[in-house]
Amino acid sequence: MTTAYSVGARVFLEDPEHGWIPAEISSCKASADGLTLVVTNEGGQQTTVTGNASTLPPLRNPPLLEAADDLATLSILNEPSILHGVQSRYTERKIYTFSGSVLLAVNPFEPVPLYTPEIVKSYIGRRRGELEPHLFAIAEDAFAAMSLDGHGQTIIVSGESGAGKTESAKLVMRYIAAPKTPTLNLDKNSFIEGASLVEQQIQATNPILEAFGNAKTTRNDNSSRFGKYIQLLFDTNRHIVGARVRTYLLERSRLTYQAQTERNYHIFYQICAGLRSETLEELGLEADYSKFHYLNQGGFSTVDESDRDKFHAMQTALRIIGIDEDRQQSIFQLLAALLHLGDINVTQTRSDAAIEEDDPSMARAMEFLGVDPVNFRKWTVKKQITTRSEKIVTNLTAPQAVQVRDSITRFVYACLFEWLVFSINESLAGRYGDAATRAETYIGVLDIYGFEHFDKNSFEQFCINYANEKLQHEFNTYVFKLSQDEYKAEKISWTLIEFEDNQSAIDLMEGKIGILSLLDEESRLPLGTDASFLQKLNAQLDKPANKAVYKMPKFANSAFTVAHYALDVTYQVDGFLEKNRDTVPEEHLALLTSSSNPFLREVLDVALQHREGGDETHAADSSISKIPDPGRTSLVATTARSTAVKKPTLGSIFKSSLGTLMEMLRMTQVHYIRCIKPNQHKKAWEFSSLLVLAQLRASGVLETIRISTAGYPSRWKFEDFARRYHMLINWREGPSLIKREQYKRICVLVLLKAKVDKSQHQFGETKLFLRTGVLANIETSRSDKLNAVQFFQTNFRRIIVLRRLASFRSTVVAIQSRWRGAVARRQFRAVKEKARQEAEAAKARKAAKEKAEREARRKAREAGRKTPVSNGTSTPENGSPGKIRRMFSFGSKERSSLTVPDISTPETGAPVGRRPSRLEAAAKRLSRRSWYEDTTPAPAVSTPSNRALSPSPNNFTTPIYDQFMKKRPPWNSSTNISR
Ligand SMILES: Nc1ncnc2c1ncn2[C@@H]1O[C@H](COP(=O)(O)OP(=O)(O)OP(=O)(O)O)[C@@H](O)[C@H]1O
Repeated sequence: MTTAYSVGARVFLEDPEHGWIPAEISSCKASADGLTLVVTNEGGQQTTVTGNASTLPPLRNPPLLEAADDLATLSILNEPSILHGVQSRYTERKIYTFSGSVLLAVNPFEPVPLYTPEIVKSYIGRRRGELEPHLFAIAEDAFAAMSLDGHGQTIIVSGESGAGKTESAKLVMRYIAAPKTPTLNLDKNSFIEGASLVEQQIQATNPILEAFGNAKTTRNDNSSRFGKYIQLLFDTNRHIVGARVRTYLLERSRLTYQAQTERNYHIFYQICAGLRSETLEELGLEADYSKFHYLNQGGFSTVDESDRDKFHAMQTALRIIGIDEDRQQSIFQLLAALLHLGDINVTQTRSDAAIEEDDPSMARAMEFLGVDPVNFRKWTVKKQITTRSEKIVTNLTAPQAVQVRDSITRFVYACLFEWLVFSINESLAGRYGDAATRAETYIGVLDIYGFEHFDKNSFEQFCINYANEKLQHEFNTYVFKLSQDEYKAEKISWTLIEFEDNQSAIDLMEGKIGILSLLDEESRLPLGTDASFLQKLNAQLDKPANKAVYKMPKFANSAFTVAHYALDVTYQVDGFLEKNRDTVPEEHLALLTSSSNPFLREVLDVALQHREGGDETHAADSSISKIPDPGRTSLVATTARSTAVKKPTLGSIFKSSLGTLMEMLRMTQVHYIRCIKPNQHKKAWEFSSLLVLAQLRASGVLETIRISTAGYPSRWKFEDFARRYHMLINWREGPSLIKREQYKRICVLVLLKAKVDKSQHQFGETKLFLRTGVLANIETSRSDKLNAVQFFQTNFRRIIVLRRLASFRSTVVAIQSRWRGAVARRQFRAVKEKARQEAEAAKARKAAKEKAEREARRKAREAGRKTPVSNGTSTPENGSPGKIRRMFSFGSKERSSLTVPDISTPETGAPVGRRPSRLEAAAKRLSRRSWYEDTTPAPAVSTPSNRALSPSPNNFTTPIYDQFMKKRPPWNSSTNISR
């Protein structure tokens, strides 16, 4: 690949602030160490680098390919190219990009007009690649694949918190569940108009699960604190018959503790904002929730108006799934009880914890929970240890008593959440999941938390990252398999591509002697502590075999590090054991399960039944259902039903539900949506390269590229390749081969012309496979040729146009001069004719006068010579015939001094009521006329009254001819035309 490094080649330089910045090679010299390049970045800064293909700056794709809507079509597949491709598209407001089979979705952080009914319709029945990358394209793909052979489909939506998973998952579900009718309404908070009850119920799950399972965090104002898999069930006609929801690992610590600027679950704030004041009073609540310890730790005190609206939307959703007003009231009562629990005042008396007998919060909480306050108080400040021979009761310290109090809150809420999910499922799929027995096939949407890495990482992060390791493993296998399957189908010879998978990290976490099993072991020991757990980890796992994945941090003695596929994460062990046990003391559990509140009993019953495999009681149903269940295990870890059986811990429950999920994923065809958060400030259209790069790494997108580049990343259908690159071969041969559809022949000729080595390509049955970088060279040749052709075409066209212009201009000039000549001649003829007529008239008048004189003389003679005889010469006023002759004689020097006779009255100079002469009319016409290039207003019309035609000897030329000369175009000039 070093050959690709030449002057003018585009590369990327690593940059601490932006990740990668574009640059160009300005000089390139071969040296003993490889190549020495001088690289100039866009700011004009120069850097010198020496090395070989693996150490030189990564190459950049030709401009044409850079913002490709499928990154897999990039010829040069490297980290900066992928990043640059995503960034270029995002800058153009294109938030979706394909990366092979995966859709990358970059969060716009503001509403975008991409989900209108028209756009929904445009994706229906269309294959991927026909339209712009979109969530709907993935949803349509899944629907089409399911419709084709009934195979189950799963769409996995992943990404870090705030990347847009939940929004994307909702849109995908709306697309799949939406009736494909013109009345479709995808408005964010409304249910689909014209949708069936099942479809409405599916949509109703969102506000409920969001209220109970989402919270405001620093990273996202509406962060889902659990994973969920929603399975849409279809009958043979591909109509939705029901759905079911499975949830994973609800974050419980949030119920009793929130970090600064974070909140508890939305539902608590919603009830304070939305319940009527009488109900609030009944429940001992207030709209100002800041007095509750469980709600005020994040520093929020003002009521968020949107909570009220969301509360009403959530109530409507509860009604849609069949939870009536009474039930709702019971739910709110339970929630109020939990808030009061948090306000129970636990004090310290020397070394023991104490609670006042008449603590008002305890009284309220116990009233709503239906639990005896005396026993509750006793078992909150005391602990009972059962040995083989006796039961020992000891006092707890205040912090320990607070722990007990908080564990009850977490436990009851987790059970309530479980009960809600159960109720949703009953509504979506029937009493015992009947819909699953009627369904033929399904599409599942998995909205699961992305990889997490904070300054302080705890048990929750460990579980989340464990889930991501498992999903990444599936993803690698999927991408790898996809590549290999294509090679097989195309019958090309290939060697197994080696790639390092993350199995060793998974083994470290879930293996027999892995972190989770060691944690369980320690959690079950009555005297087990976080410190002893860490000791065990180090003793068992800090071995050469685990060197690559397990590390003991140098400067922390209460932490361990796991090298995840995305990056190394250090976990603080504090609280691991307690969170994993997630227990309530058995005495408390007994109190709760024997509560006088029937609703609480029902909630616990449902949650604990699930934990014990309650669903399996409907084994008959599951055996006749064709639909695999993505997870049946409860979220709730604690039970008092059987102390003989090992208590399941949260870690073990999570591990088993993930196992079920993975099994199900392997049975389905998967589709991936990777959501990307472009910046930390939730700002619209801001792109932080380093943040995105980290996510591309963590989501495995870059890893898939590594797998792809190990083989033949560019795959082109013969026809597509031939049509694009035939211009590189002989200009006559190319089009004729295209006409004869000899596409493969063109591919061969193009590769020969581009001197592509045999090891760099392979011909499959229908596709041409190219190794990384080959296509970039071919594409560069294509754009060079296109540039040359364009240069030639531009100049050739210019010459043709200039020639046409010259010929057009001379034609116009000729026409103009002829026309002007004709006009002038016509005017002159008119003037000449007029002068002749005037002369003749004068002659006639003179003759008549002479005749009259002669007659007079004759009469005088006859009358005896009474009248004096004339001398026979004419007066100067009358004008002699000689002068008239001279005036009209055009050969003489007075040729142009033709006088137009004065036709005005002698006194006023005004015309005597007569029609204007032809000469005047011609002058008038002339003066009105404007030549095509003359835009000045026409001069005032010359009339006898203003004496435009003055009686001067030269007035034939003065008014008319001057006007004419002024108005004529510059005959020899071509300024107008050449413009
Ligand atoms: N397609 C989109 N159009 C407009 N805004 C969006 C879109 N997707 C996400 N957002 C915005 O980003 C916010 C966060 O999205 P979302 O809640 O889906 O993130 P998430 O990945 O599910 O986060 P978490 O893991 O914390 O639940 C949304 O509240 C919304 O404001």
